[in-house]
Amino acid sequence: MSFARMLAAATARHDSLLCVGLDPDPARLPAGMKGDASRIFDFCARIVDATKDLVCAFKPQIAYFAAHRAEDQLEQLMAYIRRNAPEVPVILDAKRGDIGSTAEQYAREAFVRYQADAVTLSPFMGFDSIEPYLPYDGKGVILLCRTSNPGGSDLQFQTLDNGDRLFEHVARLAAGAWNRHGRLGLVVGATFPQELARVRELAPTLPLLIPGVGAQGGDAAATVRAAWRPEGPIIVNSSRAVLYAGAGEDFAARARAVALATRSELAAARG
Ligand SMILES: O=c1ccn([C@@H]2O[C@H](COP(=O)(O)O)[C@@H](O)[C@H]2O)c(=O)[nH]1
Repeated sequence: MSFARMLAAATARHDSLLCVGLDPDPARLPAGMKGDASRIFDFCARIVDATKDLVCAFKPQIAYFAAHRAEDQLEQLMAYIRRNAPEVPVILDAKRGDIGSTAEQYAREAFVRYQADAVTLSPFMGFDSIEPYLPYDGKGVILLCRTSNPGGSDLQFQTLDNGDRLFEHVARLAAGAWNRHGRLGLVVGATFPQELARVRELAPTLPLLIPGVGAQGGDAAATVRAAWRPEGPIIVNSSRAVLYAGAGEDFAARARAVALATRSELAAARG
């Protein structure tokens, strides 16, 4: 099934706009696992089990695996999610961006090695750096547009000759000329609700992946009001606030409680 269909189905079935981000930092693992990078899979599998009926997507961030030589555990985790939560799409947060020949290898990494349903990319190198991902039928390709970090403004807020900010230009391209295969989405931070609303205006039907609620302080309700439309899906990510809600043996139950509360907050704002 395509990423778009999986997302719509999981959103409806779990009545959820929440994506749980899988950012396993060995130093922050709970008692009994803390500091042990060989337990990354075990930790993430417990989080998946505790939240899989509450989410519209999972989003593993590849750096947390690669930095600890744990790519094999990421492969194991992807297979685990496919087996135990087959209805939930997985977005590999990789933020890749490179010339075409290298992008071909990154695309293979995301869609063949890890079998992700969607991947995040930086659009900075232009359309030929995006193109190699598009032949993978049904896969989602989500471009950084207005990122959640303060420094995102350094470039994304620059004004172009036509009066558009750079992030607006990216949104227009993703909603138009670049979206030949109909599989593009955009990353827009919950920390910038005004820009979120602007991106939704420019890209009314594109899926928006929205990080920044939870640990980064973005307002969940304002996010939904700015970006959710019946025809415009949103995927609101929270990673650390869910993963590290508890540091003891009950960490999975605590993660579930935060995921439940966040899902409810998002649902209430959608109405
Ligand atoms: O603009 C962006 C793009 C990606 N991210 C990623 O999302 C999560 C956020 O984690 P929290 O713990 O919920 O803050 C993380 O994987 C980032 O790499 C982002 O934050 N902002």
